[in-house]
Amino acid sequence: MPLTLLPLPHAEVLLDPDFLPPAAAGALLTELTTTINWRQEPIKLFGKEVMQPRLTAWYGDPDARYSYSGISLTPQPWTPALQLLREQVQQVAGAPFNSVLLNLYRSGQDSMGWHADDEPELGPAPVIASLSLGATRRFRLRPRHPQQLLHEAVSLALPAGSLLLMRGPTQRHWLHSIPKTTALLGPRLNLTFRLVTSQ
Ligand SMILES: O=C(O)CCC(=O)C(=O)O
Ligand SMILES: [Fe+2]
Repeated sequence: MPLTLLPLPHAEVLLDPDFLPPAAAGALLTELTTTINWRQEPIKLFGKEVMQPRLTAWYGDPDARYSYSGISLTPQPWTPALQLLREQVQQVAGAPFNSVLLNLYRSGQDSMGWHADDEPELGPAPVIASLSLGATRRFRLRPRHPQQLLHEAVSLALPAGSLLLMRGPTQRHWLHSIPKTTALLGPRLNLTFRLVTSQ
């Protein structure tokens, strides 16, 4: 299926629910779960250091350094599987990427809080391509300035093999999150391809 534009004001969010066929998505989940160098990183939350509620990894070109929630990350070199995915995703997104942030949500108890991908090194209108594998989780979006944008939070299911694109003014006007769920789910693996420019 092609990418479909979601009807959100002041945003450009597009979704292809089956970018990868199920067999390819399944094989990739196994390969990445076992070969990626996963870490659990601390983050600063209201001045306190706590562990992130998920595992992460950062891969990319050597100069694609990135600071994320108060931690500075040096990318690990592309693996062949990540390099191939980067090329496929670039074609569909029509934009270049020099790095990928991987998130492993080990169960429904792992999550990501409300945030925008608005770090200065991503520029004012970043293109972010997000590929999901494994368990389907809900991806929520809510306006950053609700008083200026009369719109409720929206929630999308991101199934295995889906590709979500966020671009244009999306990060400026919207926040996104992956909430916890009590559903007994297996792991979900998400890759967000980004273009980081040096400061
Ligand atoms: O897991 C997801 O779908 C979202 C990941 C995300 O928002 C991020 O890595 O910044
Ligand atoms: Fe994000």
